[in-house]
Amino acid sequence: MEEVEVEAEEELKAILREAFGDSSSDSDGEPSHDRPGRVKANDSSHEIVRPDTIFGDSHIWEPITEINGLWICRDLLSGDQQSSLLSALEKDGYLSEASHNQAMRFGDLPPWALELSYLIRESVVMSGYSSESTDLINSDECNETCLFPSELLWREPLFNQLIVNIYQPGEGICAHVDLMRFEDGIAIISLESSCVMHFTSVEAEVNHKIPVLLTPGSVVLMWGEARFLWKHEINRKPGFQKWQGQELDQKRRTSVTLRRLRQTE
Ligand SMILES: O=C(O)CCC(=O)C(=O)O
Ligand SMILES: [Fe+2]
Repeated sequence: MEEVEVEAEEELKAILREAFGDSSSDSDGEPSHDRPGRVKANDSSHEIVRPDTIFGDSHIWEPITEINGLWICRDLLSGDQQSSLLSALEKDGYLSEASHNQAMRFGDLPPWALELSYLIRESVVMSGYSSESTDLINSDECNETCLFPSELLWREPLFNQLIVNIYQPGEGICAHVDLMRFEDGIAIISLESSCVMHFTSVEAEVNHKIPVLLTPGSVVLMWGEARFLWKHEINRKPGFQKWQGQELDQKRRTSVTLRRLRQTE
């Protein structure tokens, strides 16, 4: 990692430690090897381990183990934060009847989108899963340990394009890989109705789909293989939105996708 990036990361960690408490040590002051927000297995049950923070807002990040570079945090936004985000979208006209069901914005992001970007960066840093080595992006083994490579996490701006998609019940999005005009490292924030997003390898001969449940308030991070070598789709036609054998109840779903446009030479 570049020296400036290390400094920026250390500075952000120090600020967060001051505000939220030290998440890397337990009550007797000994360093703990448990990362904040991870699910810890003990003899009898699974226990959610969260750091002792005054606001209690560290998040649980899970790798989708079948797909390198695909992670989800299902508790990024609280109920109140989801409502505030929807109000901001409403205020900016994204949700109005007259507007199309997809709206894009390039360049300077509105304040709420900047806040979302900072929240994602902060959450990745606090997860303890951020990579400290630029080599990891090329490594086969990095998905288990690397939530988002530091060269993506610390680029400025983290994102400079947003798209808001509004899906009525039954509506979805066809299988696709995001356009190459966008750089690596994409975030998708889900609001309102839950849905199942399916991932299919672009290389596989058999059409094996990996389902991922996107709940309201969740964020998905896609980078590397997940971004370039897997297609993602949401099929909300009857019969396709099954999770654990149950068809999901569909309401309107809104998503915010944050990406970074490649620079043209
Ligand atoms: O709505 C979503 O969750 C996904 C949107 C998406 O894949 C896209 O806009 O490229
Ligand atoms: Fe996409």
